[in-house]
Amino acid sequence: MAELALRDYEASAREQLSGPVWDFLEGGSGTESMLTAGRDALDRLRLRPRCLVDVSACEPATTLLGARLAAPLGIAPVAYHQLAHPEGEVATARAAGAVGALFTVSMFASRTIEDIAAAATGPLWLQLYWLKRRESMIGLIRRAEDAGYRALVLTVDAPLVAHRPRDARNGFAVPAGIRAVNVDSSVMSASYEAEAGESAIARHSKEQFDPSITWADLEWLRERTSLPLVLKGVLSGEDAGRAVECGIEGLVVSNHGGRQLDFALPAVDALQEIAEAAGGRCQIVLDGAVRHGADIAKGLCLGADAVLVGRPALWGLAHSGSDGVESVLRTLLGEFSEVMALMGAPRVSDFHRSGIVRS
Ligand SMILES: Cc1cc2nc3c(=O)[nH]c(=O)nc-3n(C[C@H](O)[C@H](O)[C@H](O)COP(=O)(O)O)c2cc1C
Ligand SMILES: CCCCC(=O)C(=O)O
Repeated sequence: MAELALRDYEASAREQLSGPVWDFLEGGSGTESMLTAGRDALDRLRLRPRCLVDVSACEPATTLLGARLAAPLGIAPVAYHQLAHPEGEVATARAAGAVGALFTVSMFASRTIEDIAAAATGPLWLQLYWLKRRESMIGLIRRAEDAGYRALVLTVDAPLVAHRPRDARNGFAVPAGIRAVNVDSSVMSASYEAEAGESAIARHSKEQFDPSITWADLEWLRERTSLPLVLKGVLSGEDAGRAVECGIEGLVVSNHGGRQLDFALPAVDALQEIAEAAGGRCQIVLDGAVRHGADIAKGLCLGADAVLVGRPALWGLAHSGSDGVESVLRTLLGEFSEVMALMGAPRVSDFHRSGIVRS
């Protein structure tokens, strides 16, 4: 089979998925201003190589929260992988394991976290939204601990799901047969249907998310798990400093792929400030519009320990299940290996601020 680029997977997914599912996957919030802004921000960054470095043996492997990865690369939490393929997250986990990438499983996964863990050969993190019913959240955390998940990722940029015009227009409902099987069915009640111009996704958050939580509540969570805690959706140095003071082990610098606060700054533009505020006291992960191996290098130069891809994994899944996800990840990994050689940066620790210029 001819080598496919990520945009070929995107085009294929667009053909295969129904209009409303495609819009849910691809769409953004509000004016959708951020769908291009995130990519533009990465494109404005230019790499500055060093020469005459021995790059005969580049080593993209790294460690993230104690887990060995083949490269500083992982999959961001994305709800309902079965929208893209019947095997859903189980196929994604198999692919991530084959490549040695991290897989962050969404709280709104469509396969059980135990089935996903059984298929995984690489590290898994579990993403959580803070539910009004705290006991449901704790039940899930216990299961994640038992199933061998390595960290909990609390998403903090979504006290509510933002207005997403495509989903509202389509009256997006979660198709029958695809369910958030890890969330108590009593909690999910009937919110798989759209209602009064509100998508099912917006209803999930309105009915279940607790928008009142603050920094003070993190202590409550900390006392209930031995797993490292990661906050996802941090965009300011002040919040990064606060997180470190609270003993948080990792941050995902993210604007939720342009799906939450409209006109939020691109994650990559917040990265350096956040990495400096964290000062090496917690791990830093970047997501949003990562589409090339060079984007991994850009993230590392600005202080990230790893980067995640969201939509591209689902494009691969829609194209050809586990094989498609694996191929998307291998493409990024291959590109990153080439960038390492051409940057004169044979190890992940060789990427520094001086390796990047804003044009
Ligand atoms: C369809 C879809 C569903 C998502 N679901 C979740 C989720 O359940 N939890 C979460 O924290 N982030 C979720 N995100 C945000 C991603 O984790 C990530 O921040 C974003 O997709 C990264 O940008 P990218 O898609 O451009 O790579 C979702 C994103 C998409 C596109
Ligand atoms: C309630 C599920 C939210 C999924 C999500 O975070 C997204 O669609 O961006």
